[in-house]
Amino acid sequence: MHIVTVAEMRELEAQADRQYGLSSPILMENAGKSAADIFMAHLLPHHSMNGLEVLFLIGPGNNGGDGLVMARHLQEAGAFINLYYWKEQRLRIRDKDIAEPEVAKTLDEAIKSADYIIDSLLGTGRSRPLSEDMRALLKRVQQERKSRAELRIVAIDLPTGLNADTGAVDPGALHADMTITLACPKQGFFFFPGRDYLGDVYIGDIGLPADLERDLPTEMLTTNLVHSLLPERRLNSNKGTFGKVMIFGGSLPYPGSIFLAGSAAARVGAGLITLAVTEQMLPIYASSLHEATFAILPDEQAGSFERAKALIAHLEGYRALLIGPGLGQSPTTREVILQVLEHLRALPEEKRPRLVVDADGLNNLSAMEHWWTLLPENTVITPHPGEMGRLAATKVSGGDISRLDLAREKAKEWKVILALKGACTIIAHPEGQARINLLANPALATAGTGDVLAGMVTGFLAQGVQPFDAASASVYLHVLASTFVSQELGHAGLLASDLLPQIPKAINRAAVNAPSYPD
Ligand SMILES: NC(=O)C1=CN([C@@H]2O[C@H](COP(=O)(O)OP(=O)(O)OC[C@H]3O[C@@H](n4cnc5c(N)ncnc54)[C@H](O)[C@@H]3O)[C@@H](O)[C@H]2O)[C@@H](O)CC1
Ligand SMILES: Nc1ncnc2c1ncn2[C@@H]1O[C@H](COP(=O)(O)OP(=O)(O)O)[C@@H](O)[C@H]1O
Ligand SMILES: [K+]
Repeated sequence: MHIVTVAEMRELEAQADRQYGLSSPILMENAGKSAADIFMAHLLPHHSMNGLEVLFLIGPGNNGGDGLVMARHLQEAGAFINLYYWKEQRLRIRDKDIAEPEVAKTLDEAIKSADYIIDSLLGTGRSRPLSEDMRALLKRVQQERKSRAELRIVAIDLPTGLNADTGAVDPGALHADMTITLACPKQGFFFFPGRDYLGDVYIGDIGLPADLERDLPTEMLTTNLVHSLLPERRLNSNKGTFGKVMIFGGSLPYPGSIFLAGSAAARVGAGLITLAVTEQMLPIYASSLHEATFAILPDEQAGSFERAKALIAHLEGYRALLIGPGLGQSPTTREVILQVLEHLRALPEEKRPRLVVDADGLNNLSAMEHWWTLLPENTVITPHPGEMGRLAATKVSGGDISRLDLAREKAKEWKVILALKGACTIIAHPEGQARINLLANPALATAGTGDVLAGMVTGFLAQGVQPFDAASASVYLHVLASTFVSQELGHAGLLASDLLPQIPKAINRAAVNAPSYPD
């Protein structure tokens, strides 16, 4: 499922007309019909179409046109339809025009009695700030929604007032409970504050041929996409089939990270997990992570050469290496990383374990001159905004649109697969493609969840998944696993280790090729 900017959407529509004769009125019919179908399929359980009261706010452009088509279908299915034409200030209540002096009062009554209010005021054609009277109308709707919990607001294509390219919002923008977007999700959905205005997102099929979308550079992560990326699990497999993972990390102040990363690598199905830790750390892990094996490294005092040599000696036969969780940032550790990277770069491609660098691995790198030239090809890095800021020597936003350009630019410049983490994580490929996760869950904003993600990526790499795909699948499944935890615990109080048993369930959900979420 591709993500579009407004210009890309216009170009798709123009091509659909030129190449397939799908003119704007045809697309609008399809849009309104599919919005009606999605709406009916997702009515609240206690609502039936018969007698359902739906107020449509109709705008002056094609978004309003979509609303009118949808209204016709809902009326045919038994709903009572009220239409407010914003520009003309004309109100029709159940097929009767309301006389001009009565409009304001009757509109207010229609807002009060509506079960659903459909926002088809403005879509991708919004070109200026909302006028004061439109803001006043939307404010009245919002106020009604606050006072009457059973009222639902459904946005067609996008909530009016949201910038479809950037996710910026007009002060009058409406918070929807549900957004039925047409053809493709819009780029602005993935950035804040816009993301918060969407409610549940559904994608209406308007009949655009799939090949028109093929060259678009940005995709949304969906269950279907992730399904196509998962490694095969053949019946006659053994643990060698699914690859060995080595993790270099763990230090006295941060013992837990490597445990979380190692467990997560195993939970995505890697065949064997080895933790490269010092003898001093061994008792901590040996008693808590029974499934792992250990590569025992000499203590810090042994010096970087001896430590690097020991790690390198263990690497043979490993398909994936994660550097970073809880590693610390001592000068000898930095030296060890340098030597290991040098070793990896010198290996032929087929013998080289795929590399993931996270957390202190990234912090150590960012202290080195032109660090990106030290990485072997196809390295995955997974910075949070703070780490990204140190790597790029710039301030990095937690959620606004500037993240997308930055991720794209830096993946290209650094020649890495870059997962820029946060709500709506972006995965950028050095050749310009990007994938973005619409799923967000504040329960994940807690220490250790990043270690779990890095372990998942490494576990998929060990199974032969390509780096861009391994990062994409992990990002999606990580949030999906968190939603399973949140079904029980809500959106606070998750421990990173709670994610671990949910990871196979998330994979299982994707493996049976469930409909895309959002579908
Ligand atoms: N063109 C097509 O082929 C299709 C268009 N679709 C729908 O059409 C929408 C885009 O249609 P339009 O380009 O007509 O755009 P809109 O319907 O978003 O609005 C454009 C109209 O609103 C006015 N306007 C812009 N900013 C305003 C503001 N702040 N306050 C008040 N009026 C304002 C413009 O002058 C113009 O008349 C999409 O969001 C989607 O809903 C879909 O029906 C699918 C097919
Ligand atoms: N609101 C959110 N929605 C979705 N994912 C989130 C949210 N907040 C944090 N995350 C995810 O949680 C993880 C946190 O990682 P990180 O900041 O590296 O933590 P740590 O280093 O403590 O493990 C990342 O994968 C990030 O994308
Ligand atoms: K709208």
